[in-house]
Amino acid sequence: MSVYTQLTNDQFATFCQSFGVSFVRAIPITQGIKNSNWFIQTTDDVDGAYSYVLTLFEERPPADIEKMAVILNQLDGKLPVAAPLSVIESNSVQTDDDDKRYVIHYEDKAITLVPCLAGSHPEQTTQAMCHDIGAALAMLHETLQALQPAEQYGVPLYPWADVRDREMQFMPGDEAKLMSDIWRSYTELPLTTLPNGLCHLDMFADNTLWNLQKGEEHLTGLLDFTEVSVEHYVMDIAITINDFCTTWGMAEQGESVNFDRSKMAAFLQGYESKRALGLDEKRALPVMLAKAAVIFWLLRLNVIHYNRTEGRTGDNIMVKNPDLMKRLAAYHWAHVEKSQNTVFVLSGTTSDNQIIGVFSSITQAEQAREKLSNSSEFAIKEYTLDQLS
Ligand SMILES: Nc1ncnc2c1ncn2[C@@H]1O[C@H](COP(=O)(O)OP(=O)(O)O)[C@@H](O)[C@H]1O
Ligand SMILES: N[C@@H](CCOP(=O)(O)O)C(=O)O
Repeated sequence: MSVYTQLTNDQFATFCQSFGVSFVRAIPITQGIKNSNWFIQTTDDVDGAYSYVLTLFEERPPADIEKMAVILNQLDGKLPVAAPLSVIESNSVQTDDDDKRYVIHYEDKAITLVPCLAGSHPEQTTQAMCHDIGAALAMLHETLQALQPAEQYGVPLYPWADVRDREMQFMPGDEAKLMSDIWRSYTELPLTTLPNGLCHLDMFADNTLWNLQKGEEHLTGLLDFTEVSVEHYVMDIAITINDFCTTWGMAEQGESVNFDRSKMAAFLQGYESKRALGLDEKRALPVMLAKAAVIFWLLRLNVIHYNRTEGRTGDNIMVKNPDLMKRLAAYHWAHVEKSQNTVFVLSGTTSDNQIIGVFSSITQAEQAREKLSNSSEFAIKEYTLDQLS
C-alpha cells in the first residue's frame, strides 16, 4: 500500500469542502506506487460505500496536474475516465470552462477529487480484454489529437537515460549489456518519422478497471494519467501490450514471465479497429516492446532508489519487482535477435527449386508469393543466417 503523506480528518474535510463535497471518512488505497490515494465516503453515501477518490500527488508539480485535468475532460464521454471535480470558487462568480481550476494545494503538492469508478483490477487478462484495451488506447490516441500543440498538454518525458547511467554502474555485466543493446537498437529506429502524440504511458492492468463478469468482461475505468506525454504511439502500444499480454509469476512461481503472442495479436486487432498502424510502426514494435520493458525495469529500480534515499519505509510502501521487467526485456530481445538472424526464402516446390527471393520477414515473403500467378507452386522456408553460409 502506498500512502506517503498522513492527513487528519479535519484536513480531509477542508479539502473536500473546496470541491463542494461533505466528508465523512477516508480509506487509504492499497494500490499505486507514486501518489497517496484515499477513497472518500461522503454524507450521501450509505452502507460504507464511497463515491470519490482523493489523490495527493507526491511527485508531479500542481501545474502538471492541471494539464492532466484538461486531458481527462477531453476524454470524458469517449472513454471511461474519472474527470476531476472543479474547485468551488469562493467569490461565487460563474467561471468559464477555460478558467476552472481542478487542483488545490497542500504544502507544494496538488490534490484532486475524482468520482470513484466501478469495477476491479483484473488479475488475469483474456484475449477479449486485450482486444478492448487495444481499441481504448487507439481511441485515446485519436481523441487527444484535438489538444494542440500537444507539447503544451503533456508533461516532459522522464530522463530515463540518467537513471540508466546511474543504475548500470551497479548491474552485473550481462544485465548492463542487455540494457545497452536494447537501447542502441531503439536509437537505430526511424524515431523522427514514427507517428507521435499524447500518450498515456502507464496503461497497465492495475491502472484499468473492469466489470469482470465471466464472458462479459468490459472496461469500466482508465486511471492514472500523471505520465501523459508526447511520445511515439508505438511506445504506448508496447507498454500496454507488455502488461496486458504477460502473465507475471510471483516469487512462488519462480518469478516466471509468460508473454502471450495471441493476446498481442488480439490487442493489435483491437487497436487497428480504431487507428491503423503504419508499416514503420509495425516494424518498430519488436524493439519497442524490449525498450518499454527496459523503461519499466528502470522505473522500478528508480522507485527503490528514491524509497532508500528519502527513507520511505513501512507497510504503506509498495514496490514492484524490477526483475520481472528485466526478464521480459530479455524475452523480447531474444526475439529481436532471432528475427535479425533469420531470413525467409521463397522458392519453387518443383524439381528446379527456383529461388524467387530472400526476405527479412514472413509477411514480406507472403506478400511476394501472393503476387505470383501460380503461388501454390512456391513455398516459404525459414533459415538462420548461419544455415545459409
Ligand atoms: N477514480 C477511481 N475510481 C476507483 N478507483 C480508483 C480511482 N482512482 C484511483 N483508484 C484506485 O487507486 C489506485 C491507485 O491509483 P493510481 O492513480 O494508479 O495511483 P498511483 O499514481 O499512486 O499509481 C488504483 O489502482 C485504483 O485501485
Ligand atoms: N505501472 C508501473 C509503475 C507505476 O505504478 P502505478 O501503480 O503508480 O501505476 C509498474 O508496474 O512498474
